[in-house]
Amino acid sequence: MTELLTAAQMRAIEQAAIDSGEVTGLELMERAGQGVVEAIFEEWPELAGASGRGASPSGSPEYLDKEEVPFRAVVLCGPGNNGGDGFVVARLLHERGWAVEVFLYGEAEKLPPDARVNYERWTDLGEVNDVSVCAMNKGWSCDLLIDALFGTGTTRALPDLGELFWNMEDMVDCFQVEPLHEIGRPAIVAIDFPSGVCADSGRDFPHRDEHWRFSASAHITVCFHQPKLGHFIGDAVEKCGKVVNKDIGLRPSHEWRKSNWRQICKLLQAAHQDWLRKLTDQNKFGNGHSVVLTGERGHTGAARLAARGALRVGAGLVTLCVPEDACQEVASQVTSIMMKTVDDAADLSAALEDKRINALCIGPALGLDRAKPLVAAALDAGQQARPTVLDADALSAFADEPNALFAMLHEKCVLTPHGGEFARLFPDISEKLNAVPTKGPAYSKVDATREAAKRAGCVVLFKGADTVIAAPDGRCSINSAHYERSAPWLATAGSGDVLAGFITGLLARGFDPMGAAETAAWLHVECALKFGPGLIAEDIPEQLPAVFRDLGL
Ligand SMILES: NC(=O)C1=CN([C@@H]2O[C@H](COP(=O)(O)OP(=O)(O)OC[C@H]3O[C@@H](n4cnc5c(N)ncnc54)[C@H](O)[C@@H]3O)[C@@H](O)[C@H]2O)[C@@H](O)CC1
Ligand SMILES: Nc1ncnc2c1ncn2[C@@H]1O[C@H](COP(=O)(O)OP(=O)(O)O)[C@@H](O)[C@H]1O
Ligand SMILES: [K+]
Repeated sequence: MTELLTAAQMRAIEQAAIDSGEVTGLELMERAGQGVVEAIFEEWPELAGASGRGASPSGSPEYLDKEEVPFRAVVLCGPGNNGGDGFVVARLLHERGWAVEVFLYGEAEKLPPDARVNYERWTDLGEVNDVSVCAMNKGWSCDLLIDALFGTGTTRALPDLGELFWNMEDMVDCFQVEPLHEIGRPAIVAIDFPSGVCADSGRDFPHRDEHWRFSASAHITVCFHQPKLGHFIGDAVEKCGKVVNKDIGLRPSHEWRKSNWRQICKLLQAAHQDWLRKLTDQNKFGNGHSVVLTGERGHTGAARLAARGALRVGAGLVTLCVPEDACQEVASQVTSIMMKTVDDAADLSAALEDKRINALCIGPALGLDRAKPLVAAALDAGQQARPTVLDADALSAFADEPNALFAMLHEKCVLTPHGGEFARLFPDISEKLNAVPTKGPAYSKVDATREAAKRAGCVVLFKGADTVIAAPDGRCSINSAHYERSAPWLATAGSGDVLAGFITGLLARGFDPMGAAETAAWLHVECALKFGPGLIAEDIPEQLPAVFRDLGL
């Protein structure tokens, strides 16, 4: 797992390193610039030579009469340290024989000290013009365009750069042809963030000139030390292209981490494999007994998907609790999954007398009318606090009185809302999240999920391509289905039901609520990646054996 930092945490780490005398700000800036240049040549090895089109890469005779044409870069520098990184990149490319043009947004006299030093170093080598004289065409006909305008310091809208951002987006969208520079369009590289994006929320700051874009776009975004939250949530994921992290020699301070651990958000990059390995070899009950409630006749598919997910993820037994009138429908569809007739809350309470049932899933296509009493029975304080996943109708049924639901929830519950369900249960939080941000740090999906978990008193998994999972104590993870884990085909009917089933099955196996939600969300995307486009919900659980095999389980 990688820790995702906020801008303030990054600044604190940097400041701690500088204060300890380990490193100077200027050294960090130099390493950042070197990291960017390294990342560029790793991404486009064809740019690594000193010369560009018409050049002789190997000095071979057929090229000897051709004129050497240096590669051309345009570097756009901003008024802060992000601009400072840009001046370093300009100098390093110049040293490699590149023709480099530098444009500044802001005034040189106001640059912060380290950026100012690198500005001066650059002016020994070349000119700096105002960004307003950077004619758009000039920018677009070079080999490389460096966006060093704004990084983690973006706190408000950048209206006068809207046209530039518009063109950058066009350039990124319009061509993905390799090698980029041969078709007279630049490769676009953002330093730390595409300019205009809030590092903490991944959101940009819309301006009233709505026809302009609000932030830059890039083919690759090079960040430093550790990625930031904004690289994985919000609008930024569309803008970053690909995120490359470069080490700049900062060590995470142990003390700093200890005092801030609740505020650190993690990027899920693997399942909790040690726990997944712990299938007991005793008997099926050793791996837990999950129960999933179905809806009425004609509405049982969602629960069957969840049950299949729970079984495949390793619960020893899975029982579907089915209303009498739907028994035939369900019986004709399931084999290894068991059935029990449960018509109402009293039946459910009786069924739950069986203490071997150690995880429950309630909500998928349950029916809004039936949901409230059944949820109350499932969460009945007279029962043992049983790990329970509440999804879909179990959440929506409480739209008119979310507090009544929160009063019944306990710490072994997991709520799995999508955006609509989240808004029904947490309307004020959703409103904050959907409000147009005007200043940074903007309220983020991480803030919203943490606040919701605290209010609900249990784990909340807020679905989406950027699924955020938070516990009431502030622990938080992001399961990103972006960049190399992009799986848009996972947005298919019933896929959320399978996820609820995965969580339930893992809870039955003894995972704690946070671990179950994290592992299930990660496996869910892995299954989708394994299957690829064309996936339907039924396919998801069937990919688990292959995913487990790949994990060496
Ligand atoms: N923190 C660190 O550890 C390191 C930071 N580095 C670089 O420094 C960057 C952060 O530098 P800064 O904190 O100076 O921030 P930025 O360079 O991102 O920009 C901040 C400046 O822009 C101004 N600003 C913000 N929004 C504006 C707007 N809408 N219109 C006009 N001006 C606006 C701010 O007032 C401030 O002067 C990072 O993104 C990274 O590129 C690197 O040099 C390496 C180390
Ligand atoms: N663009 C996307 N990329 C990857 N996963 C996605 C994307 N959009 C939605 N998902 C995932 O698909 C699932 C959809 O769940 P949900 O909205 O509850 O649908 P349903 O009720 O049909 O099951 C969630 O796990 C969500 O995280
Ligand atoms: K930038």
